[in-house]
Amino acid sequence: MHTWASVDVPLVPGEGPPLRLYDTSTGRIRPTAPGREALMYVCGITPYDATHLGHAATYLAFDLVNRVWRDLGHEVHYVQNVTDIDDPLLERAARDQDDWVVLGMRETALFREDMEALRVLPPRHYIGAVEAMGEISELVGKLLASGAAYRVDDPQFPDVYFDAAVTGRFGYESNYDEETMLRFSAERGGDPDRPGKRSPLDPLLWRMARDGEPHWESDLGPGRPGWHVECTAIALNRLGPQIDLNGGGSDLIFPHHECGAAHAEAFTGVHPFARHYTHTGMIGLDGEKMSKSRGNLVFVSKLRSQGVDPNAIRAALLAGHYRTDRAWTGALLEEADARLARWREAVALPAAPPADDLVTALRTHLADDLDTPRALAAVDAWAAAALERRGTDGDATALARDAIDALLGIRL
Ligand SMILES: Nc1ncnc2c1ncn2[C@@H]1O[C@H](COS(=O)(=O)NC(=O)[C@@H](N)CS)[C@@H](O)[C@H]1O
Ligand SMILES: [Zn+2]
Repeated sequence: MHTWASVDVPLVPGEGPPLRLYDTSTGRIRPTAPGREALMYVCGITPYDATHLGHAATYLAFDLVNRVWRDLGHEVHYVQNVTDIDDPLLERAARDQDDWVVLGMRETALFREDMEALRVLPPRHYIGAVEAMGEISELVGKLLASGAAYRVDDPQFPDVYFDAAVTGRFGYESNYDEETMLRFSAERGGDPDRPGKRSPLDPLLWRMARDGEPHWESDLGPGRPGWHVECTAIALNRLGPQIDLNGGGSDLIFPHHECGAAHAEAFTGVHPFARHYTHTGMIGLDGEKMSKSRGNLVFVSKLRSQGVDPNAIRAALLAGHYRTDRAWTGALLEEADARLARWREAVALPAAPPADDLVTALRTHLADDLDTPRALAAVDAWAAAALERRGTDGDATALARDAIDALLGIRL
């Protein structure tokens, strides 16, 4: 699947401190330590109801990681999937009498457009589950052959499940207790009550074909993949057995990233699969998480069609910390518009206070677990000083503009 168009990232002189990020598995903010090439897998959308502001907030957070790593001189090998076959997509297509393939393509195209408008740097590989079907079924076959997976005792539908006990570390990524895992498994696509499984938490790897359901031929028999294994196959085959960052929203902590890590580690024997598991807080509306099931969604494309500057959407979402569950309000957008107007006025001045301290502040705050509230406040302070005509540095505005673009992705 083709990825989306990139934007140029201005080079900013100097170098900041190493990026430190919260890691769910250790519960601590720790330095990231990528090699020359940082390896990042961020889960992509299930292509319907795209792109709501919750999606946008999550992809913006990992766009900042991408930008900070580049600013530190790393290449970033960024891979993202599209879950273009899965129960929720089939259910939505059925609800709307839509063809599930057409729905997926339409929504993925809209997502790419929105990501471009928000100036999110594109993944190098943007891979749909359907186009990766061969590699997914191959991975499932190997897990089955190794004994890490098994067929459930159901003569009609001998579906393939992963044995969550095989790595001996199941739960290390989320640190959830059994009761929480069972609840989230049931709420988020799992089937803990299915009879014949070795453990209720064992996740589905391959669902044998049911009448009327799309299915693909494979050595496992006709069927389609479970949700988690698609991400494992796509990540392992492009990034290798150990990556720097596996990212997504906090609703992916369990079962999705726990199971994905277990699948990878059972297959490769390399632990941990990801050196950082990083998760974003949920964007809400009217007191509820913005979600497809609730239908309380605000769409990037709708705001764009109303003439809203995508940079203002970006600034509004970055005004809150990425790990905080927070509400979207119209006021946020108004504040962001006013903020950008001040910043634009400041960078249009013939001279301003030196921007070197601003660059240092931006790098320091972003390296501190993406502290965007402090980063944006540092720009506010520089712009305020500039607007009080307290600056005489003729190069300051260009440097400020480039740093705000390169590090925050905001174009003034
Ligand atoms: N309200 C929200 N706030 C913040 N992030 C959200 C919100 N709703 C969904 N997300 C995040 O947006 C990303 C895409 O969500 S999704 O469309 O449901 N798709 C999936 O979760 C799977 N396709 C991942 S493989 C996920 O990281 C999810 O955690
Ligand atoms: Zn995923």
